[in-house]
Amino acid sequence: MTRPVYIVDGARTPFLKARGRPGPFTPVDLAVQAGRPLLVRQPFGPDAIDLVILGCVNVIADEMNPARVAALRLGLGADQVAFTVQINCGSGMQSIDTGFRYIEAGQCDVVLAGGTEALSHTPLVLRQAAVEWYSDMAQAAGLAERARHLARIRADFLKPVIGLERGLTDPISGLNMGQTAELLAYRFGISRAAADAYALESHRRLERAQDEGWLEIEPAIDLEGTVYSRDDGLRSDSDIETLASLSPAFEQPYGKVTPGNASQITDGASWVVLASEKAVGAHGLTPMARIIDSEWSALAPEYMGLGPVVSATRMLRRLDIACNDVDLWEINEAFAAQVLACLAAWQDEEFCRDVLDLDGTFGSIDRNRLNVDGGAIALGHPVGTSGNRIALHLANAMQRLGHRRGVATECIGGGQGGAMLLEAT
Ligand SMILES: CC(=O)CC(=O)SCCNC(=O)CCNC(=O)[C@H](O)C(C)(C)COP(=O)(O)OP(=O)(O)OC[C@H]1O[C@@H](n2cnc3c(N)ncnc32)[C@H](O)[C@@H]1OP(=O)(O)O
Repeated sequence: MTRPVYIVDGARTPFLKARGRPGPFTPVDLAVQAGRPLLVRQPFGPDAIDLVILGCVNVIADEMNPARVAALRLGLGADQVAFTVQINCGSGMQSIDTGFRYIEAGQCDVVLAGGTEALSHTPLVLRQAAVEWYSDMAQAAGLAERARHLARIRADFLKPVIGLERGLTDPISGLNMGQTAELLAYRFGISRAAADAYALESHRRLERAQDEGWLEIEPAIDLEGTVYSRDDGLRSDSDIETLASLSPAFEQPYGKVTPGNASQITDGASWVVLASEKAVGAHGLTPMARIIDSEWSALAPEYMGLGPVVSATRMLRRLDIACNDVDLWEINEAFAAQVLACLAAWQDEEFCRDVLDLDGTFGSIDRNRLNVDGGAIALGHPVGTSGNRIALHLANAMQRLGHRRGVATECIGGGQGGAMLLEAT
């Protein structure tokens, strides 16, 4: 028999916009900044934590297996087992899902599951010709051979192949993530005006959530003593006219995706504490929500933005739950056009029949129940973190609003989707 699994607590750093140079924190720094206050307030000590799982897409060389490095820096002890998971933008949710399955199966009672990403620290990659040149130089026997290789040096050896651009490009279709959103906008007729209006609302909702203190943020402090306490991508000054004036970022001149209606490139980390019923009783924990189920799905890489539709529908059908039976939705805002395309796909008879294998449409999701406190367009999208953040925020918002059932779901580069169902306790 499977055992109930609860999200009992969670915390994240503020999300900090990548501003063209490495930010103040590496991926592990971020995980430590969010993890420390979270652990300090737990009624249990390090010995109670059975497993640490951390999602991270862009790992840096000094922090291989960031989960283990973070666990050690958090003082969890040399005997703390910790591993890192990577499924692009699903990584932060994959960590929760893996912890959920370990607890459900009876192998663990307390799991620390997180996601971290410092997109501003994405490793730069040298072009292949430069790598070969450096290797030849290193192996050169004697001065003459070295001089011969030196004569082969080219100026573009100093120009890296930008890591982030490569990381946000699908290697199979050759499309970058923004171009996949353009494809969806075309397929489902999403207008530029609709995408901009969606983006503006994301900022408005985040601003209200910040003002009301509804977010799970723990301040981060850098080595100079600067304190970061808010998601700094929020643009309170934004308006629909300015958004409409921005040029398309990925497809000139008629593209729908602009810097204003795309998720921002940011750094940030998030953790949740998962506990079994036994751990809840033993440590006197208060569950925020129970994890009921999860689903991973795959589709054509160029349609990766529809991952939420495929994964959430499959999960809900398995459980015989209808669209209207879900009180709250978190769909990661990779792009406004992509979220709007998901909503359109769920109402598109042809798509629902051919792809989702439904008799009618899945249904319409009320915007008042979707991303109620804003999303990645306003606060940013540290890719390995976002799946964790949306699950944590869903649990938090369900509690605040007194809702029973919520789905957190995200699209995943490479053509996949992840979804998780939470219920109030
Ligand atoms: C990977 C997976 O597995 C699945 C996924 O989730 S796919 C999604 C992954 N993430 C991405 O692909 C990232 C998408 N975003 C981007 O690539 C970049 O944000 C982008 C190329 C679209 C824009 O990059 P940028 O030019 O550096 O943006 P940014 O500096 O924020 O904005 C440029 C200008 O637009 C304007 N602007 C942006 N947002 C605005 C707003 N809300 N209101 C008004 N003006 C705005 C401003 O003038 C801004 O310049 P200033 O801030 O200096 O005034």
